Parts: sequence; C-alpha cells; structure tokens
Amino acid sequence: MQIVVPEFMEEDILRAGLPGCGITYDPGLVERREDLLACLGGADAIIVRNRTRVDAALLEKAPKLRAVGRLGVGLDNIDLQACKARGIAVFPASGANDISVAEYVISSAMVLLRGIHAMPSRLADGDWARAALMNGREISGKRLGLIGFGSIARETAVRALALGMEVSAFDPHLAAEGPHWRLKSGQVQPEALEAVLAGCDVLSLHVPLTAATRHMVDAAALGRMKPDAIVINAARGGVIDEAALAEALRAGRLGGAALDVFETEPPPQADTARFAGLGNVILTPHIAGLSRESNLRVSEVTVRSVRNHLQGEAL
Ligand SMILES: O=C(O)[C@H](O)COP(=O)(O)O
Repeated sequence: MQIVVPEFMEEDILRAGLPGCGITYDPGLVERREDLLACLGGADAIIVRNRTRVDAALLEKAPKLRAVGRLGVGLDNIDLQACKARGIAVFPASGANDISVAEYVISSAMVLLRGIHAMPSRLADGDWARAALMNGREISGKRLGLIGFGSIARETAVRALALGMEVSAFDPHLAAEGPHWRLKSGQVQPEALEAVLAGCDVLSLHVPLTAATRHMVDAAALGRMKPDAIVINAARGGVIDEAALAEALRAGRLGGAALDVFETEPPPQADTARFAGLGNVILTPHIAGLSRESNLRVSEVTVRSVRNHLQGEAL
C-alpha cells in the first residue's frame, strides 16, 4: 500500500502505524504542487493538513486513492463532493485538537482582558507602565459568546464556566432544548446570533468556513458588540471580515482581538499591516490546534483511521 504525506506530522507515528506500507513523507511537498501530483499515481491514501488542496485536479492524478486523512478538523481544503463521487473516504482528526484550541481561546481571552501581552517588551524598554494596566479585567463574571457549539466550542465552554464565566452560544444546527447545553462545569445558554453578539464580553468563533459562514462576522455584526468586547478567531479566517475588524479596533469600537487564522495563509503583508501598532491584538500563525500533546493525538488518530480503512477494504 502506498501512502503520501505532503505536510508535517509525527513521522514516527506514521511509520509505526502503517507497517509494510510504502510511505512518501515529505513535509515540503505541499509547496511543490507539480511534484506532489506526480507522485500520486500509485497512492492508496494521502494524509494532509490544511494547505494541500485535495481538489478535482489532484484526485485525477490519484486513480487508486481510497482515503484522505486530515491532520485537523477543518475540511475547507478538501473537495468532499468529488471524494464522495469517487468513493474516497475522508477522515478528519475529530476531537484530537479540541483541548489545544480551547486553551488557546481561554488564555488569549485572559491575557487580552488584562492587557498583559505587550508588557514584557515595554518593561524591557524601561517602561514601568503600571498605571496603563491597572484597569485590566478579570475573566470571572464575564460572558463568553460562542458562534458554533461543536466539540471545540464545548471544551472552551467547560473551561470558561469553571473560571466563573457565563456562556451563551449560537448554533442553528442544535435544538434549543436538550442535554447538549448542560456541561460538566455548568449550563450554556442557547441564544440567537444577535443576542450572543450584543451580550458577550468575549466572542469566540467555532464554525467551519462555508458559503454560509463567510464574513458572518462583518462590520454590522461587530457594530452590535460591546465597545470593550474581545474577539477571538481560531476557526477559519474567512469567517470574520478582517478589514472590518481592524477598522473597529483602530476606531476603539472593540476591546481587543486574537486571530490565529487568516483569509489567506500565510497572509500577505498588506493584510497583517492592518493591525500594525494596535496594542490590543494577538496574531498567531494558525497554531491554536497545535501543541506537543495534540500533535501526537492528531497523528495517532489519523494514522489509525487510514489504516483501518485500507485494511478493511483489503479484507
Ligand atoms: O482544522 C484544524 O483542526 C486546524 O486548522 C489545525 O489543523 P491543521 O494545522 O492541519 O490545519
């Protein structure tokens, strides 16, 4: 069996989990599209992160392909319909990076509410800016608003409730009544999108990027929020209108933002320059779901799914 992996993963887990397979592991292959397409002729499975476009052109070059392993949960880089039409199974690593993303959201919220993220460099420059920071806010008693209430949002809510936050969530795919709103650390309040936006102190996005969610948080949505609210996006860049967010921050109509994902990745300089000079912003290079622990879990889950599928089909 032939497995092609054009993006980074835990190589030991890959090789140990697929013994006897021919493995092409080249984390730089994603940058060399022609080379990637050229080595798919005999591939039974491909394992990707979010940068490999698994589209009709790629599938055409992979006539034997039976499985796509996804080292994450976002599937916007994969043509699911084309895979389905060919009978190719797609395996996201559901659940494997939930905790990492949830911890990213909570830690960003705490740091932005307190305003402490810029302090090390200011102090190193000799700026004892005590007065500027003594109005930092506690997370306890604040309201977290979630857009989307899947498993990552739930892990985030569990932690927020344990820290004394109130949590409300908008998810049109879930019934307003039901046990799914009751978590081990408390109760989440289902709300309409408008109510979540208007009532929260911290907004966190947890929806995939689809035609329906593109720019779901636009200038109008941001305009409904409290002027000191924090916006956190560790979902997908296109869900929020980055230009509108930067404008709202610059105009002082929001309290701060943490962005881990961008409309284009890596973002062109003009996109990140929008946030230059803003003291209340954290920008990170799509790492919310990546940690030592989640990298291991994600690789293990993905290898297991691909192996089980290929073995099952071979029987
Ligand atoms: O979709 C995800 O789970 C995150 O984007 C992390 O996965 P990735 O690094 O493989 O994109």
